[in-house]
Amino acid sequence: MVLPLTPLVAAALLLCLTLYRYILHPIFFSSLSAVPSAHWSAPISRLWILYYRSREEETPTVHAGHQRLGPLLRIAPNELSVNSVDGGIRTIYTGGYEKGDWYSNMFSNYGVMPMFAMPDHGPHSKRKRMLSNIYAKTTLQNSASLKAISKTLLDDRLIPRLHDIAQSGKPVEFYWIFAAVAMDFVSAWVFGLSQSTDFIRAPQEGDKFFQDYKARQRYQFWPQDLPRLTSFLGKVGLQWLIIPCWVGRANADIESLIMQMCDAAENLVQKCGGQRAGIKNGDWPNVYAQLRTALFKEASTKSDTEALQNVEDLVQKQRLTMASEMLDHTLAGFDTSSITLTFLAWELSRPENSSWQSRLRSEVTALPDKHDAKAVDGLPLLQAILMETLRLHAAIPGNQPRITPSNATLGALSNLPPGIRVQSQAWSLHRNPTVFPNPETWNPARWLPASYPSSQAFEAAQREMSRWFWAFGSGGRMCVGSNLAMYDMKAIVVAIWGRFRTSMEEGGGTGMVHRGGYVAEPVGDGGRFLEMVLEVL
Ligand code: HEM
Repeated sequence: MVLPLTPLVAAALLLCLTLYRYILHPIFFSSLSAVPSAHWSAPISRLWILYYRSREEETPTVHAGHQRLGPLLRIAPNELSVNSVDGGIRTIYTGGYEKGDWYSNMFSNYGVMPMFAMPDHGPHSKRKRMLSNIYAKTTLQNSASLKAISKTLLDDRLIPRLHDIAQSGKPVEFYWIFAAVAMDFVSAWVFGLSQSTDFIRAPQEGDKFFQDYKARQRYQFWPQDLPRLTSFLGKVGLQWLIIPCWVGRANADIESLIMQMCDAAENLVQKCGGQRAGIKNGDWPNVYAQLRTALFKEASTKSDTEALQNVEDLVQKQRLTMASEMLDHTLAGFDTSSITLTFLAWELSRPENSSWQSRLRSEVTALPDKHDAKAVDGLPLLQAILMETLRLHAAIPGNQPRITPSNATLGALSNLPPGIRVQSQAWSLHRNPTVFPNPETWNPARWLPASYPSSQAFEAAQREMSRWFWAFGSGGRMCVGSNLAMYDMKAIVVAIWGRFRTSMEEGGGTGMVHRGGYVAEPVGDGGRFLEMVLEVL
């Protein structure tokens, strides 16, 4: 039998082209070919990295790859992980490399993108300029409103609850307590104390919210990393195969809670005609009002036809925009701080770190005024303990992906094509042994001058450590709330360790590790997070 020649040649040609396109080119000829592969399949398939991403194990897996193969790693055909400052985070995060849809696929609330999710530089920086000032260190430290919030939350709500716990003499789960106080803090700054959550005094409401939040976090892999599959399954009514239906309900409940706080803040602002005079200290919705004013200013300078006449029109039109931004700040702010505080409490309460706890106690109890924000901020040991915790236990230790522009150069790699996903992770940057000797050891001394032979040696070490310190990211997309986070975490540490001694039960918390995804939730023995015992001083 004679086979027809043309279809055979066409099939062979197609096979060769496919082989070249999907196997030979990515392995041998692509501009990423020179980069060591974290796994043999990485140049030809995303399956390897998707497997670890889906299990929230990407961070330690990629870190192990960097330890074996160096600072530049290929983790998928078009994905690189970079673990260096020069030719690494300095290039990627200071401009030109945009965020891509990994963020917007997941972090669009009410169907509207907050600045965190905005892929493009222009709209993002416009929004960031509207908000940066309300989170500036000087704004926070000089704010009578934040001082009032801090006093109410800590002295009137948290400390009485902790006294009850201390009296019981029983170990108590602290991740939820830190989550409650961090949430109350952030939401009070964003919406005002009377409009915010009160989870310290209403733990059941807090628990419901935290469970909802965890549900959202646990399933974010699907919309973020496999958006087309997720959306297809949604269209044919089969999304429940990968994301249980209650996750959608949990998301809706979170959105509804934040919307209620937005509405309450709006009512207050309208009632007082937009003027904060006469409003009780602590009740002013600082962030909400700032964004409202800035959006109105922007809208009222548009051309006549589009210009808004009054701010109420704006609120009608931009209600979801404002709520989406506020939701993002509240969620971004509470879990990160509570994760950091949980690890800080764990480290301080371990028997081998008891001398650090006593030294901190001496520093804190000597403070004349525990609510003097500048004095608290200036405590050297507290600063060292917090920096070391943020280094070893960064709350966002995982990948922060960005997309290459055309003709990008990254260290020794030049002429990179556009659309390559490049990412760095704080976990690995913070474990560079030449910058942080014995990187796996929690050692606040590395941030203190007494540990160095001279002031020059101390300053040189601090400079190098700051270049590699990445707990809050860097560049234009760096955390907008880092000063608020430092403020609230320091205030909480002073409130607790100025009044209580903390310890763990025999063997308690020995298994505290990080979940290895984008956000690093603490995972304790038997899923119990951190159980701690309090003793009044
Ligand atoms: C220990 C506490 C905190 C840590 C470790 C932390 C860490 C980070 C990191 C690493 C990023 C960059 C993420 C990325 O690009 O993928 C980020 C961004 C952001 N954070 Fe934080 N954060 C903390 C607290 C807060 C607080 C208290 C707020 C607000 C109240 C906040 C609001 C935000 C926002 C809005 C962004 C996006 C900024 C932008 O797109 O320009 N964070 N944070």
